[in-house]
Amino acid sequence: MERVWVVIPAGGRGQRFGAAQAKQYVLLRGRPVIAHTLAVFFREPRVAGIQLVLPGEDIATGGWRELLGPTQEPFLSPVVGGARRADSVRLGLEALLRQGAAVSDWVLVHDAARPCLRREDLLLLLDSLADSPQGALLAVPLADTLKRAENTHSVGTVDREGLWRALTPQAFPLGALLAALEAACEQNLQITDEASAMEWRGWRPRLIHGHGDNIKVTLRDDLVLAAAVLAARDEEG
Ligand SMILES: Nc1ccn([C@@H]2O[C@H](COP(=O)(O)OP(=O)(O)OP(=O)(O)O)[C@@H](O)[C@H]2O)c(=O)n1
Ligand SMILES: C[C@](O)(CO)[C@H](O)COP(=O)(O)O
Repeated sequence: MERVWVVIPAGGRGQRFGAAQAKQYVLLRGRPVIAHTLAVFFREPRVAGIQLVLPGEDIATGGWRELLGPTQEPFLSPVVGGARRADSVRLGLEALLRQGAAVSDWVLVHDAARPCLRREDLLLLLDSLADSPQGALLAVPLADTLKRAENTHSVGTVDREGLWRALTPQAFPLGALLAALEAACEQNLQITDEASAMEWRGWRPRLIHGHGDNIKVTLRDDLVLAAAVLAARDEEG
């Protein structure tokens, strides 16, 4: 029986966010962004282990220990990330293999910078795996009218039919994902998510319709949005 592992790439610096500290450590409703991100996985019994991928200096200081849940159980020793997100994920997958995961196991890759993943969406993705031999990812269909720009002038409207916004987690068999990322990194391809590496290898991952409030904290305004999303959820109970 395949197990399910989680890799949390948190090795970025958050250039676009532009804070003194990496955005995954910025406080969101009193706790670091990444603490919110991890919480949903702590509560999921189908998760065999969580592999954090961190900036090197963070591992040295040991500050990541404060992110642990009540038991340290699902945590594996964190590893240092790489220059690009794809490198960090690759390093996380290699660490999982060293720590007992099998190539046939499933791995869910979820951005540290996405603190608003709903438990129901995580369960939807996990439930879909049995019928997703080519992998699966949370995504939402595009809802806005899209413009093509030339020098900040609109020169056309792009047909949005069939266009989706890729979210995370993205789920693939560990061995196949690692091979795809290794090959893609080797060729210096622009790989922004796991699905793009797998598509390049001819896979057709399933799009699982998630909620658009699973936002990534990329710019400063996103932190305000994330706080509002979490506050509304608290109010709903
Ligand atoms: N070399 C990298 C780059 C990114 N990430 C992680 O991948 C996720 C999504 O990436 P992104 O939003 O692009 O984060 P940053 O690279 O930190 O942001 P920026 O591109 O603005 O610098 C984040 O959790 C980030 O920490 C990573 O682990 N290793
Ligand atoms: C995986 C991802 O979150 C897909 O939306 C990815 O991190 C996006 O990276 P981007 O460069 O911020 O689009």
